[in-house]
Amino acid sequence: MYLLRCIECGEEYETDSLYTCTKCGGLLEVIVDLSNADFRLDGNNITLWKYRSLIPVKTDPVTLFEGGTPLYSLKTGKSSRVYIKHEGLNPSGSFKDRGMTVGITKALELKKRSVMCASTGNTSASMAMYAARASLKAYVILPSGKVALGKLTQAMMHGARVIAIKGNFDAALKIVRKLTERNEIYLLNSINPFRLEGQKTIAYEIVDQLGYVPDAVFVPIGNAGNISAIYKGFRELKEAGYTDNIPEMVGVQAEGADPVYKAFVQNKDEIEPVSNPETIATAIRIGNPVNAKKALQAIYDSGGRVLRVTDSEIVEAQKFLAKQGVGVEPASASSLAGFLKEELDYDTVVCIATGNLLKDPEEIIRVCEKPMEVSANPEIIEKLL
Ligand SMILES: Cc1ncc(COP(=O)(O)O)c(C=O)c1O
Ligand SMILES: N[C@@H](CCOP(=O)(O)O)C(=O)O
Repeated sequence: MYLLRCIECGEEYETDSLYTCTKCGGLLEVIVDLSNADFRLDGNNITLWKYRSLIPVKTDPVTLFEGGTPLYSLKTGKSSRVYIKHEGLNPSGSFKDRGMTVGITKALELKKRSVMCASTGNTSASMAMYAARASLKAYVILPSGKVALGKLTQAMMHGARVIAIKGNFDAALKIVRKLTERNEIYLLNSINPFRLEGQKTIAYEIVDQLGYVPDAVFVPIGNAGNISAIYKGFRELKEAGYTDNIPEMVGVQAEGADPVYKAFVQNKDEIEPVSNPETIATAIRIGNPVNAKKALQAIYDSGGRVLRVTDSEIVEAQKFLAKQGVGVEPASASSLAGFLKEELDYDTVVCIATGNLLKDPEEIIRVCEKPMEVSANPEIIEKLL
């Protein structure tokens, strides 16, 4: 059993059909019955649905075998043990699949025939893929010219109707919220509390894989759902008696899209939206993150912090990871960029790499040395080796 609770006024609802509190407009959180937990954190058979007893679905899930992503150790030259959780190895290439397996299952439970999202790319790629699997119609609204090609092509190929607007992600989300108000089309951005229930399993998996709770978890912040979800996962493990502590949740934002960072340094629990967000990491090019309040709560409650990194620090971290065999898109590298930038004293750190290298080929062409073009002559080529 589970219910929805408003994070602002505490109002509770026994329905699956709400995105926000009807009393005060606040964000909703799913409260699951932790006494139902029936998995062991023994490092075996790790997939998202291993943790089904704490995931609020009533029917068999629509799954493409998401989760169970690798936790790679990383050499950084610092004294901390550093791990990268490579969410780019999910079916559509990002952590969004964890949210979509639950969100699309919920759409079917609610007898919806169509789903919709605003997107900087990954949400749309994932939603389109899972909607196709479930034979649901998918509608995507995105900022024209600002979505990486790998992601756009996924949404197109999986059959979504893609509508590009002259406006940024924040404007697209406003439109989606309006168009889904009447409840015919199911909204699948992270304001949907069920989406975050899938994403919280990142925390479960980290403890399952490591065998203990790390000191800190670094997470890129865009719309601010993932850091909120991961914190909730750690909180539930503690409340259910699996663990004794919660890691510091460290959010990382890009310099040109930093409303959560600014709120944190001013010790506020609300953001001031950034009107023209800009960064090379298009996935986190968001000025008015819808889950900012949840994220700030997670950061303050866990004793964490928010860091800010420049585009060149993001690209450096992306190359640093690539040199150790871990291919990620720019936004994903911001978590490590934050860790590398600061002198922070942790024994064990996990950085979340949120999306795959293949998502944004144009950025790679811009930041890497171009292939050399020569005639097909082995002698000439040998001289270049
Ligand atoms: C690759 C990638 N990293 C990070 C984020 C930010 O996650 P969130 O919006 O949950 O803060 C997103 C999208 O939101 C993303 O696509
Ligand atoms: N980066 C995201 C932005 C939307 O985030 P969501 O988690 O609220 O769906 C994307 O990939 O579109």
